[in-house]
Amino acid sequence: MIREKVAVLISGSGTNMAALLYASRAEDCPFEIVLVASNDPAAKGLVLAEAEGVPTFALSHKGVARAEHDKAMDAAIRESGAQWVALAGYMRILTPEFVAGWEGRMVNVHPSLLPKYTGLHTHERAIEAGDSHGGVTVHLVTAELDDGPILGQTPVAIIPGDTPETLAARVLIAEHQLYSRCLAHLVTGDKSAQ
Ligand SMILES: Nc1nc2c(c(=O)[nH]1)N[C@@H](CN(C=O)c1ccc(C(=O)N[C@@H](CCC(=O)O)C(=O)O)cc1)CN2
Ligand SMILES: NCC(=O)N[C@@H]1O[C@H](COP(=O)([O-])[O-])[C@@H](O)[C@H]1O
Repeated sequence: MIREKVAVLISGSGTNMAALLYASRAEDCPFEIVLVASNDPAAKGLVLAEAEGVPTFALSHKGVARAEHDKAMDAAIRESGAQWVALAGYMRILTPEFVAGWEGRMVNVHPSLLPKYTGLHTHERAIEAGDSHGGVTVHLVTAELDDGPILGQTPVAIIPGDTPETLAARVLIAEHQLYSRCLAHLVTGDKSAQ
């Protein structure tokens, strides 16, 4: 099987990256991870990627203009041969120019049921609002933050006594399951249900 090449962008622990990587090890998986890149050279996910034999790239965004940092990240991604980009806890808002170069080929996993709670601190806001559920959304990335076409969602019940941390831990389980399914459907052009 010819597999689609995916670059995964992270900023931290990279558990979503790990979930995509291990999903890609299945023989029927239509994608492979060809690069793990980060805006934080200290991101723990880079250590795992290297241990798993996946090429990595890291460039701190600190003291670098956003557009220049994006250009460097884009160059590394294209150098890797990646055909798709998966943001996996990548904590930088991308410039319109970067996004335009990957229109329809870049996805993100967001820890809320979009369009509710774009941006950060999603679990905190869902709990404070008294919502019955939080959840996860996988969507195409557009210039507008967390606003792209939705590829899949999983609701996660909020239980009495939940803190942002306890809810985040359950949502992360749903993220790990949903992301690889949505990415596989995307790269194969499969429009069926998630
Ligand atoms: N142009 C786009 N860029 C990004 C998108 C997107 O949809 N369009 N998704 C985000 C992912 N994300 C939420 O899912 C997100 C990441 C980061 C931020 C943010 O406010 N970042 C700040 C820095 C915050 C920090 O360092 O803690 C910033 O970039 O200045 C909001 C939402 C990825 N990019
Ligand atoms: N707005 C982006 C955002 O908040 N992303 C969230 O960061 C976490 C990264 O975890 P990971 O590094 O273990 O995959 C995940 O929960 C992901 O949804």
